[in-house]
Amino acid sequence: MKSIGVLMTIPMPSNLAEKLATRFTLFKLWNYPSIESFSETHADSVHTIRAFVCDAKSAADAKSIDALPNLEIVSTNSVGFDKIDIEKCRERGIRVTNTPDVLTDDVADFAIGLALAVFRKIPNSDGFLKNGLWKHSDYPLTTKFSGKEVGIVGLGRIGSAIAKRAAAFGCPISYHSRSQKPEAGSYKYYPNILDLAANSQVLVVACALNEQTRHIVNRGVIDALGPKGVIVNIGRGPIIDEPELVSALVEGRLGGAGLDVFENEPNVPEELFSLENVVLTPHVGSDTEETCKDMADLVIANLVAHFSGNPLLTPIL
Ligand SMILES: O=CC(=O)O
Repeated sequence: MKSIGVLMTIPMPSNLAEKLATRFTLFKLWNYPSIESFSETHADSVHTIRAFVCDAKSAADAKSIDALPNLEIVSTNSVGFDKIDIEKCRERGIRVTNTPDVLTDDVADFAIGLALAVFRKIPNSDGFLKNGLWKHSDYPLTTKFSGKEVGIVGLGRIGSAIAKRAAAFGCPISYHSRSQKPEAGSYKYYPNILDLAANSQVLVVACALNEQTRHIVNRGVIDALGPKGVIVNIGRGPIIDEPELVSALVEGRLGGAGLDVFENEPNVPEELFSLENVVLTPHVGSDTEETCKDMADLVIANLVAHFSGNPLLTPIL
């Protein structure tokens, strides 16, 4: 398959670039300031590029897709595909794949970890000990997580895995999604996210980002959750109206937050840095050695399937 060109946006974990380069002719977009300058430099070979590999942090936008006249497949090294111009791919008959399932456990584990970290103030008490403060006083009491009412926004693969874990902590589970899920058993369905928030003590954002979910967690939802409520976001930053989230946390209208994703990554509102009821992580929900290897293998398996004329393993389009 060495005659097939693959353009990759940025370096990715588990040596994905090196692995791709053993099978395909790899082009590295990160060595160029823009897709235009890449196309200019590779005017002679751009027509050989038939696959594009992006991820949760780098886009397959209309400009990049249009720069590649013989593009056949976009494969994202992520489960979310909000950075891919799906309409453009549909118009051009370009296939699209992502990496579902292999990361579900890690992201669900991480959501519970963030909830525990916020309620039990684990990072803050770690800092307390390491800064020598234990010698002078005991750490203040924190808040119990087990048994809290957990509301999940988006009961897909990851949302369901979070629900299963939270249920094991004795948490009653409710959810909001586009439609009620017959497989959700005893979980309570709220067709309206405001009602979900008003009846939850922890709101976990686990849905995909799209035009329907952008800023679905707005001021009304945050206020319905209230000063004792906690938001955990392992989905995408723009699902929450971030300035509203920040002011609610700063003003004490929201009890706390565990956030792995942000509206304008890697920029994070600095007002949050000094709040001990807020735990911030740099979009690492699926970043374990094991899962990143499985994701990289799935990206390659989809490309190999496509170029061998076999069915895609995890197609979106
Ligand atoms: O954010 C990570 C992913 O979409 O896989």
